[in-house]
Amino acid sequence: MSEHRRTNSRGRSTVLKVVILGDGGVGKSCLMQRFVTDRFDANSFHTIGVEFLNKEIDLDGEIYTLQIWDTAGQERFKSLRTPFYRGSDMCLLTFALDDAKSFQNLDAWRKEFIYYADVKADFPFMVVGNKMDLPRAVSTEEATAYCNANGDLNYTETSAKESKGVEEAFTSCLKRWAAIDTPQESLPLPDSVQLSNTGAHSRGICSSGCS
Ligand SMILES: Nc1nc2c(ncn2[C@@H]2O[C@H](COP(=O)(O)OP(=O)(O)OP(=O)(O)O)[C@@H](O)[C@H]2O)c(=O)[nH]1
Repeated sequence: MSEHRRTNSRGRSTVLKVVILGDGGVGKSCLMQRFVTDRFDANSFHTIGVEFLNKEIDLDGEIYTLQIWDTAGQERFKSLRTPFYRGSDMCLLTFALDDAKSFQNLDAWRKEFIYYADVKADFPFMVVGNKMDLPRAVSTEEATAYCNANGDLNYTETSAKESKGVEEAFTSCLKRWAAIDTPQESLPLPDSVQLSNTGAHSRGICSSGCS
């Protein structure tokens, strides 16, 4: 695909792969849809496999194409989603602010991603607490403490439903990516990855672009 050869003035790619991870039902598909199409689906179903959408974004006068990969959060789809982690430029680790379990599972998601993506030490993760429009089960302080304790991860809160903080989440992650200048050491691979089982109903297929 010729698009993948597009580079900026520093010779870095301007087509960037962004993977969204997190428990089933935390709002990954809705975040992607809100960011790309500015729509919200109150009846969004569980994703099976992966789906992606492209969105162009201007950062300091440079146009980047974010290729956003929405993954299936349910444990039973692990074998379908993990092959798509490799080659990622950024990762949104997502939980729902009204769901403490989804927050507890964040670290397993981070480890799963590191294990299958084999990313560098300074890899740009963005931790996203979604559903800020609902009553909270997780405080900003708890989430920030997790981020500080795990390599100074960026943290932000969003509501895909009310269109709050969504564009900022993606833009901040892109800024962090842009700030990384040099090749870094790979992160050590975790020994194992274990997610608690999540979610119930399902929809979807591995959609366009899943080559
Ligand atoms: N109140 C509220 N509901 C949301 C928000 N974002 C998503 N939802 C709802 O949460 C449910 C799950 O959203 P999805 O985007 O399908 O969740 P997902 O993380 O993609 O789920 P999987 O595909 O199973 O991994 C849907 O009913 C959405 O309408 C939000 O910001 N606020």
